[in-house]
Amino acid sequence: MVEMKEDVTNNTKMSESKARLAILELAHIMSVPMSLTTIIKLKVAEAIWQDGSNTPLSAADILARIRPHGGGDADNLQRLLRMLTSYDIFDEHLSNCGQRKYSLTNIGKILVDDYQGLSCAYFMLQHHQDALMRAWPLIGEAVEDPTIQPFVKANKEPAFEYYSKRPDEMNLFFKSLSGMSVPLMKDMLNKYDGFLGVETLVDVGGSSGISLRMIMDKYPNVRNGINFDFPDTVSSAPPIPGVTHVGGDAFESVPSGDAIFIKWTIVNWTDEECILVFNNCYKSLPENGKLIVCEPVLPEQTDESHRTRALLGADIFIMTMYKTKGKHRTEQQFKQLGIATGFPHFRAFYFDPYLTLLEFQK
Ligand SMILES: C[S@@+](CC[C@H](N)C(=O)[O-])C[C@H]1O[C@@H](n2cnc3c(N)ncnc32)[C@H](O)[C@@H]1O
Ligand SMILES: O=C(O)c1cccnc1
Repeated sequence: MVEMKEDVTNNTKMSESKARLAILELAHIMSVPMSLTTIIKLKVAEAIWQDGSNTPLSAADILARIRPHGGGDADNLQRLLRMLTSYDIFDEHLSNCGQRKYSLTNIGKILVDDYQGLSCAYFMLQHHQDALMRAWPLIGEAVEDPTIQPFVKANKEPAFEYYSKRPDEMNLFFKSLSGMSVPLMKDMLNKYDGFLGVETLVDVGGSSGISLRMIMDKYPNVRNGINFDFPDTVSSAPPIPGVTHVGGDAFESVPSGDAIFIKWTIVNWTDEECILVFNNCYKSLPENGKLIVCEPVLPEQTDESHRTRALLGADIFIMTMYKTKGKHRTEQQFKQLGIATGFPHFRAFYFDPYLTLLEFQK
């Protein structure tokens, strides 16, 4: 009996120390995005990658590459590299004499620009711009009163208005989403053939039009692409052969096409706004026409997996930056949206851990 009591006390002590450790980790979680954005701004991944060599380098070697005229503190750079190694950005090579060298892991590699000047680094940079950082401390406002938008309170205007008045911000926003979208779209187009037989495809919230370009490259049967977005956004979109950029508001109407595509945009809309847009899509589609949606889909169960954390973390990001009642939704919630707007056929296709294809057919 006594033994058992000691056991319970030991277990409690053990779990309390683990609990404290968890809080200590969370209390300093900010060091992760702040160090990572610093590493990106310093172009450390490019310095190591060197066109594919990925040779392990010491902090001093890296500094010599990113500061060819000298300067900088190798010790402090090594502290960032070491911490980010624990988040699997770098591989650390520790020699017998205690020297540390760093190469890129698979995560580190996707921070290096590709031939189009795109990478996943821009998503990190865009998400930690000063204007967005100003909104984070105001997140509680969304709980107290959801009519108060934290980003608006911090910056006096909604995020998309803020970006569209600042060409550098708008360009970073394009690069942020394109850097994530291009590899993801490639993957999707290899696994999904739902664009076969479509001649005119409308991309609602198509932003720069890069997704349409990729769909049309893979499916030449799509001869007319309509990139539909707010007028301020399409006015800075680049020309793409076969694509017409159309400015407008999907809450009012959506251009007609054989099929409609919406990617990574519904998250920014309230349930009422989703109903408006789905109704407008229904009106613009022919009989049996398809609405092809590609959005984050939340699991029903909450767990501690990277997937669930990435999806729930981004749900809070949307609430804070774009719309307090915009949100990530479950498959069931999407299915209900389709039923409420007259789409009797629904199919979910899990091609990626983050974005899911959802087909709604008339
Ligand atoms: C997060 S971006 C997604 C861009 C692109 N679909 C992608 O996956 O990279 C959302 C886009 O939807 C546009 N958008 C949001 N609400 C809209 C509306 N009511 N009418 C037209 N475009 C809208 C925004 O301007 C923005 O370009
Ligand atoms: O992460 C973003 O910036 C994002 C994602 C979806 C929709 N709007 C913004």
